Amino acid sequence: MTAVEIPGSKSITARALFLAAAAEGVTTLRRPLSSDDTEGFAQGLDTLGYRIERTAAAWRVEGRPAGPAVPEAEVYCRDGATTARFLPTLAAAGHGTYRFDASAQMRRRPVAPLTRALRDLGVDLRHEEAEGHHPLTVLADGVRGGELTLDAGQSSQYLTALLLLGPLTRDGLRITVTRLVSAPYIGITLAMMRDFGVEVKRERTPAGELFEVPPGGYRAADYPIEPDASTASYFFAAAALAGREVTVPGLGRDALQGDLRFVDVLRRMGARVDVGADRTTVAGEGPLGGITVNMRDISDTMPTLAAIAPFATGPVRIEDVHNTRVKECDRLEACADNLRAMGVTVATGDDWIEIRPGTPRPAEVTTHSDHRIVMSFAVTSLRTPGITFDDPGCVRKTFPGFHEAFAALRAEWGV
Ligand SMILES: O=C(O)C1=C[C@@H](OP(=O)(O)O)[C@@H](O)[C@H](O)C1
Ligand SMILES: C=C(OP(=O)(O)O)C(=O)O
Repeated sequence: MTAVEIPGSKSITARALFLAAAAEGVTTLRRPLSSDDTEGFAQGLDTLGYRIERTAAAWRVEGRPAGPAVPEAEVYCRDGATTARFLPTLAAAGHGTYRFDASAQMRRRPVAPLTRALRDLGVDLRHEEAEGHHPLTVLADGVRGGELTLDAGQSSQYLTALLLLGPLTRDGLRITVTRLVSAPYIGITLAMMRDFGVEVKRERTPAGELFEVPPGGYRAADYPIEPDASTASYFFAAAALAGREVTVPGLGRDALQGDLRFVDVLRRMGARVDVGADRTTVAGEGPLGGITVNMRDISDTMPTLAAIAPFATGPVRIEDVHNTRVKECDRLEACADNLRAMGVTVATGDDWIEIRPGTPRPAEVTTHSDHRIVMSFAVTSLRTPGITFDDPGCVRKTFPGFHEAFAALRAEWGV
């Protein structure tokens, strides 16, 4: 049995930073993720005048319920969509002029449903180049709150940003959501808001799902951060593929992250899975079977499954993952193109991919600077030695130490 220590969750660290910055009092985040995305988020808060003390074990954040401490700032959100979508929303509740820019890929990723919603709430928000994209400037003067209708069919992050904003508005928010993708991320948001003192009411209505967020602000917390379940997927997949066993401590039955459900996919394909109170174990027990699976809720793990799919005894078909086309790259095509370069037969449609059984041959993976493409095809390389990457370092987005951790696993297994 191999125990793997997985770094903290990106999604939980980003939300915790928002909540801590907005709360009354001082928050301590324990075992936060230190990576390009979360450091970019923390640095964005620094630029907005929030005080954060960082050590390896904990980040201490002084909350500012009134909003950013500086009247003007320019924030570079790097490649992180949580930073690029959550921080302008936090800034809108303050008073000042705040400009947000991001990497070339993040500039291409859409934010229109969120920025439209903020404008509907009366926020003066200006897109500098393309409408609905970064760079953008918020001329913030507080948010009164009220009623909104939101389409979160392309990204749940729009809804998370607005939910997080709700308690910072004068009257609270009533958000009716007509479509939602990546739904478990909303569960993370609501659970964490509760931990910082805010209860959101959620109910089905004929018009969609209604979220009622009360005004009144957040309370600081002492907040432990779970290991990242999406990152854990590479190690679980490795065990399933290599016929070994991996245990990840800190991710168990009460985990907040939907991506832990990736182990259910491996179980359906024939791996042995044990989700305990505070740990999860996956063991490979012979060849994996083919599967048809809807990954709408857990699409960050789509590349993980695609990368082990050729080794299954039957076709692997992944459905309802259209939003993977607007991530760090078009992940459906990136997975398909790289598998084809390895000689595997793949078909894609608007929102699906189907991979036939085959024997991948080594190739250089075109990563599109997407951390998940690298970490996924590293798993393939367990059975296909010689796979290389055009940009292996892009794992820094969520797991700077990935290659060392994966090499240690290989050394222990002798593969
Ligand atoms: O809220 C979050 O922390 C995230 C939500 C998901 O995005 P979408 O809702 O855009 O699918 C996920 O892919 C991303 O890595 C993190
Ligand atoms: C899509 C991802 O990140 P984000 O949307 O937060 O940039 C990811 O980490 O796979």
